[in-house]
This record gives sequence, C-alpha cells and structure tokens, in this order.
Amino acid sequence: MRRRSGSEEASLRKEHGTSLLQVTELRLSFGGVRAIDGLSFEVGAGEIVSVIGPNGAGKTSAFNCVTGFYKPTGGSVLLDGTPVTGRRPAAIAALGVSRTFQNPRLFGELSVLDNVRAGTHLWLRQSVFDALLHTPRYRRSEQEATDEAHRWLDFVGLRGERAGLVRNLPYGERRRVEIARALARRPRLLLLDEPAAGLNHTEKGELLDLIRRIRELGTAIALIEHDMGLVMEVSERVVVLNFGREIAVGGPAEVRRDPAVVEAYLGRDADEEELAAAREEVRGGGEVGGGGEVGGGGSVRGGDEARGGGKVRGEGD
Ligand SMILES: Nc1ncnc2c1ncn2[C@@H]1O[C@H](COP(=O)(O)OP(=O)(O)OP(=O)(O)O)[C@@H](O)[C@H]1O
Repeated sequence: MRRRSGSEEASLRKEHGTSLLQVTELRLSFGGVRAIDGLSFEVGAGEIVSVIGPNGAGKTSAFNCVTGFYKPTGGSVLLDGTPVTGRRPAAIAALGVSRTFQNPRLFGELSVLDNVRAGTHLWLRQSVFDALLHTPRYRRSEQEATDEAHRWLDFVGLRGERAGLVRNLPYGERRRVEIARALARRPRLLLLDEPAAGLNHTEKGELLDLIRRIRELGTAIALIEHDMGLVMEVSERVVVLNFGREIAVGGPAEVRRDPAVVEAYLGRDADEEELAAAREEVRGGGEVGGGGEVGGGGSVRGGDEARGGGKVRGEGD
C-alpha cells in the first residue's frame, strides 16, 4: 500500500501547478455498500491521469461524484480551488468539466451533428427572445454552433454520415460522437469512462492518438480504463483503487511494479502462476490493446443505474 508523502504532493503541485481537480477523503455509500471510502486524488491542469482498479472498486462512482451525478456522503471536490461538492451536473459542467459514459449516452433520435451541437449550448449566448424571434444574432450563433460541431467531428475523425440519426452509427463511431459532444462543451477537464470498451485494435490506436491530441489542446483528462496497454501508454499518472480507496499512485511503470496492484486485481488467495499472469496483464503487453481486459479481484460489477441507497441524479436534474 502506497500513499503520497507531503513532499511528493508538493512536487506534484510544482510540476502541474495548483491542481485542477482535487478530490479529498471522498465517501459515498449505497445503503450498506461503501462504494467510495475515503478516496483522495488529484488531476493537474493539462495532465492525463488514469483511474484503474478491479470491477466494483468505485471508479465510476468517483466520476459520478466529481460530475455531480452522485451526491457524496462525505469529503470534498475542488475544481481549481472552488468547492463543487454536491453541486448539480449542469453547474459543474458550466465550470468546465465534461464527461463520457461507460455506455455512450447520446440522443438517439437526433442527428450526429445535432448531438454535438447540443454540447455547444453550454457556452452559446442566446436569449429566449432571440430564439423566439430568430434574430440575426440567433442565426449567427446557430451557425457558429454548427461550424464548431463540424470542427469537433473532424477532430475526432468521425467517418459516418453527419446528417443521419446517431443511433444508426456503428458503436465505435458513436463513441467518437460522444467525445466530440463532450469537447464541444470546451472543457478544462474531460472525464472518459472506459472509452476503449468495445473498440477494435485499430480504433484503440486511434483513441490513443485522440487522447494525446485532446491533451495538446490544454485539456486535462481523467480516464477510467480496463485496457492496460492503453493506460500504460497514455497516462502520466495512474491512480489505483480497490474497495473505494486509493491503494497506489504513481507513473505507469511504478504502478505496474506495485505488488498491491497485482494483488488487488487477483485477490489474496492467488497462486504463483495466477500472480504471474496478473502481473503480465497489469503490464499491458506494452502495446495498445495488448493487455486485454483486466478483471477479477473485486466481484461486484457497478454501473450507472440507480440501485437505491445513495442519492443519484440525472443530467437534467
Ligand atoms: N447506483 C448504485 N446503487 C447501488 N450500488 C451502487 C450504485 N453504483 C455503484 N454501486 C456499487 O458501488 C460499488 C462501486 O461501483 P462502481 O460502478 O463505482 O465500480 P467501478 O470501479 O466503476 O466498476 P466497473 O469497473 O465494473 O465499472 C459497487 O459495489 C457497486 O455495486
């Protein structure tokens, strides 16, 4: 088990400036289940941080607390020093936090383009008066939204038809649209929840390139991912969770050597052969997609759906 020392914290700040996202002693319970149990981690401005851990470790719950979809039962979330703990998703999005979901949540009955245009409404300045009367200002801002949506679709490399319904796109393309919509919100911090799930080898390579290009824009990225090849390749820091707590943090090379990480993925009763296999998986094979899915360990699978207990919110809440 490894915790950051005070001097490590200080050098982290020096390297990345004041943390863009600072999560401290976060707690979240669903009835008797402690989904998050005193979790602390940070993301610096422009940094790529991966959050990994076995199924049920609390990764998605942590993202849901950061983005306001779940209301934590304790602890704090600071964004650029401003407390946002327990605020609503729309308020947190307006402060520059954007996200994607484990299963893309798009408006299936809208076109590809309109899905991305929806992201621009966070910053478009339109009054009800402009919209009702279709004033020149309204028409200009609508054109601006369309142009920007096209730019983001170019940026993510969308191959499919933009005027058609988003639900007719193949899965991998829908994932791109969801990232384009998140980017259209012009975030300072982008949270990606398992963006490589369901992608083929080529698509994973393209995702790796896309994540790097997003970061070049100055956007910080927090990434939940089971594909260890991708995690090891793209992350500057990796935070490892188990049972709702951080059990290790460090650079990819450091984390994959950490015995606590291998054990978390496999459980305590593993024999030598299983441990060797798990080490290999955590290592990720050095190439994108090379590590396959890392699972095992924690046995409960989470998800986005409310199953009672803690306070859960929807986006429009
Ligand atoms: N809405 C909910 N209601 C009840 N329990 C929940 C809810 N969301 C998550 N949990 C529980 O909280 C714990 C953490 O789940 P979470 O989905 O955050 O884990 P995860 O690390 O993201 O897992 P995975 O890698 O499988 O997505 C699990 O025990 C899960 O069953």
